[in-house]
Amino acid sequence: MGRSSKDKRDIYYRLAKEGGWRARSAFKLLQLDQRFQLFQGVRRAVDLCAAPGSWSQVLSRHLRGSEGSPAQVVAVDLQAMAPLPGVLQIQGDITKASTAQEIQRHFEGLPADLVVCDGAPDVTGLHDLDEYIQAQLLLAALNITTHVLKRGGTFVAKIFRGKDVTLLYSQLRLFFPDVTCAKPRSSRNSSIEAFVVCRGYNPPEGFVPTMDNPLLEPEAGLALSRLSGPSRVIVPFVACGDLSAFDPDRTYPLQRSVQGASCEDSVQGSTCETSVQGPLGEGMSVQGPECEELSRLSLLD
Ligand SMILES: C[S@@+](CC[C@H](N)C(=O)[O-])C[C@H]1O[C@@H](n2cnc3c(N)ncnc32)[C@H](O)[C@@H]1O
Repeated sequence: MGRSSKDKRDIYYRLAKEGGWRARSAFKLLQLDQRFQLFQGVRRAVDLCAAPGSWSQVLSRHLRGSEGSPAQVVAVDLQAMAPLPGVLQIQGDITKASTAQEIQRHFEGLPADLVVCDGAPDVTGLHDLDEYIQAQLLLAALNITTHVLKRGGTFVAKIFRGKDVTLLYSQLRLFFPDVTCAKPRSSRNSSIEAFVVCRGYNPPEGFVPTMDNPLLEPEAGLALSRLSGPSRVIVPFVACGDLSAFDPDRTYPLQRSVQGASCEDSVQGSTCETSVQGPLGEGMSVQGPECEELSRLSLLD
């Protein structure tokens, strides 16, 4: 698809050309790193939904392994992309168990320190549908992340701040005590896109990573019966917010996170501020040099 004249006027489009970046999105990751120091101490990183590869370029240029040796970077996308030095490419689907296994093989069984995902579906222009599909892609990214990320690791993903965004925050908070939503300066104001920075990976006790999505399988009951313990509650909730398997007499972490949470979204002009009240945390909006931090959700229980 050709570039519109609007793209050509865009400063980040021009800077990307000058800097040899494959896409202007490189600046989003660079600015998120400036704000959150994402790259500190990272030796193994995964770039989900990586094509054409500007985030992988950023990772391969900026990460340093131990004693100056290059860090290991794995890039995954449905589409093939031109090779990049120091980046292993997997042409595959992030929803497939085989993709998680391939990443693990490349890291020789060691977990990643950082997983990033700039995934986006082909937008239809129907806002509700686009938001829904984007949310499903984010949850697929979270799901594969539970297979490859180390405890304490960081997950960064694109999010559309639609009307159901607070459900996504609750789903993410099951796995990360620290979830912050930020909009880098290079992300267009006219877009509802932002990024969640999720730190301190800490899955619920007893959670077993699985690629099963019982709610999307035709024989859903059968698939659900394969799961046990906390996974029987958490997987359906993460898959699509379903609480039907939720037993109010049990006290899984899910129960603590979801009950009593009251969230408000207000869209003002082209920017959105999310404020979260109640047990999930307090709303906060900070203007940083490179990133506007929209909300921070910290674990209070
Ligand atoms: C906005 S582009 C990513 C841009 C990239 N971060 C960069 O800086 O060059 C979104 C990508 O998500 C990929 N994608 C969407 N669904 C996917 C899936 N299920 N598995 C793997 N990749 C997927 C698309 O193929 C597309 O290349």
